[in-house]
Amino acid sequence: MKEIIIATKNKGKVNEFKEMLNGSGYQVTSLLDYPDSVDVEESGVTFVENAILKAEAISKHYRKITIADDSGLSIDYLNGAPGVFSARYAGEEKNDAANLSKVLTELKGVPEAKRSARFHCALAIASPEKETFTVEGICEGMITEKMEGENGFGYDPIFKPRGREVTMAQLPKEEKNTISHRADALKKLEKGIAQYF
Ligand SMILES: O=c1[nH]c(=O)c2ncn([C@@H]3O[C@H](COP(=O)(O)OP(=O)(O)OP(=O)(O)O)[C@@H](O)[C@H]3O)c2[nH]1
Ligand SMILES: [Mg+2]
Repeated sequence: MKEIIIATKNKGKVNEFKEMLNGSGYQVTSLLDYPDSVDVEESGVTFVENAILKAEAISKHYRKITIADDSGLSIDYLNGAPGVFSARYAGEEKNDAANLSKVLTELKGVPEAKRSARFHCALAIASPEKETFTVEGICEGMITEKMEGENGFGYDPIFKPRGREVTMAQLPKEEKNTISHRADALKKLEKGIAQYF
């Protein structure tokens, strides 16, 4: 089977890519299968720049077709923060619980009408032979006042997608994988994957 490396060690992302690409005919691996892989510095100022950095570094290193995901949450009341710093918002150790507590504290007392936010996902596909291609996906919603739900990862327990009455973490995974920023981006990328092989 044709292998695609997803250039991430984030288990939440890996699970979602495996589910969304299930039946696509590609063998989906990740950096969890390549534990001694290089750590790529996310020095870009946009999601797209960071996705390109990660995809190109890993595809060059393993000489394999690679997709990287750079994603995060942008909150209007916080002028777009945490944005590209979403994973490390509360510190270098990338602690999901600490990150979302920080957001809840910063939005304490802020009325519902001012709690709008969106998830972004940039995907870059890279190969040693071809030019890198990128797409972006978005999921609009708002920040809740407390954590609810056990599914998903990251900020999902405090993010209510537009048109839903529950948080992303309360939705079944199949539903998240239909409406998420990652699903939106992958739909735009999917048809283009074949030409990399
Ligand atoms: O609730 C969430 N649902 C999602 O669907 C989602 N997607 C991204 N995020 C958040 O944004 C950071 C990305 O940062 P990020 O793209 O640098 O990833 P990462 O550092 O975890 O792994 P890597 O892919 O870089 O190896 C992650 O840590 C999460 O906090 C999400 N939160
Ligand atoms: Mg990262």
